[in-house]
Amino acid sequence: MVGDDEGVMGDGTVTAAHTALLDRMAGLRLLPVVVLQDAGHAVPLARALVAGGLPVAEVTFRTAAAADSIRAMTDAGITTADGSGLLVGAGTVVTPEQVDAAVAAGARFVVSPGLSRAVVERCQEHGVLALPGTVTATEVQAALAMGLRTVKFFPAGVSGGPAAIKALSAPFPQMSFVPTGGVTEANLADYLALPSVVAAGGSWMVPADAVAAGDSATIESLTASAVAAARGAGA
Ligand SMILES: O=C(O)C(=O)C[C@H](O)[C@H](O)COP(=O)(O)O
Repeated sequence: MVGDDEGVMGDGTVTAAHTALLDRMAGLRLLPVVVLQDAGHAVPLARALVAGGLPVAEVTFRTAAAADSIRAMTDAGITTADGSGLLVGAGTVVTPEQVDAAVAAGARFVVSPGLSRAVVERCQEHGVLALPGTVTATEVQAALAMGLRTVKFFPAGVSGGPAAIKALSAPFPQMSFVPTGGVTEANLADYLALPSVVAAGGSWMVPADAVAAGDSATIESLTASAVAAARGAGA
């Protein structure tokens, strides 16, 4: 679970909505990073994730289809066994204008590869959760100063992996991390074992060829396997 001070805004306001959202991410343990070339694939993909036991998606703004894909997923009214619905966010958000587009499309959180004050401030203006990428102590410290208490750790694998997160957690015990980039089913447990890790992000359960082919069976199967691995990793 995340700490009581999650969701602290730049002005010090705690948002209950962000706390609840981060708690949900912490419960799911995994954040699938999706690249959609065609918004027509968005809803079948979301249904495959849900069927595999993972009702969450980070739709990356690497493609022009991102906003339409987020809107399609949000509007589809996809239900989950526990009634909590599908959690849809935006990824690869690098400009304030993309924040606007993501929020307008219904994104509930905004992930960036790096730390940009302009992006974080636009997220805070919208009241949407920002998860910017950080990898150094300087970047983590800057994120703290922006009022953030959870960041992405990207690119995790080539930036020291779990050992680096553990080292950063010593001086920054108030910060939580979502490691992404190079996470696989084989190393997932090493990340999830760290108390400062909320969830691990990755694309391995949503391979581009399966998404492009509309191969929902493969996505559902890879997702179910990832969920089982995350469950086996414990808290
Ligand atoms: O561009 C962004 O903002 C991203 O979100 C980057 C992705 O998180 C990673 O590229 C996923 O890494 P893999 O799981 O190794 O494929």
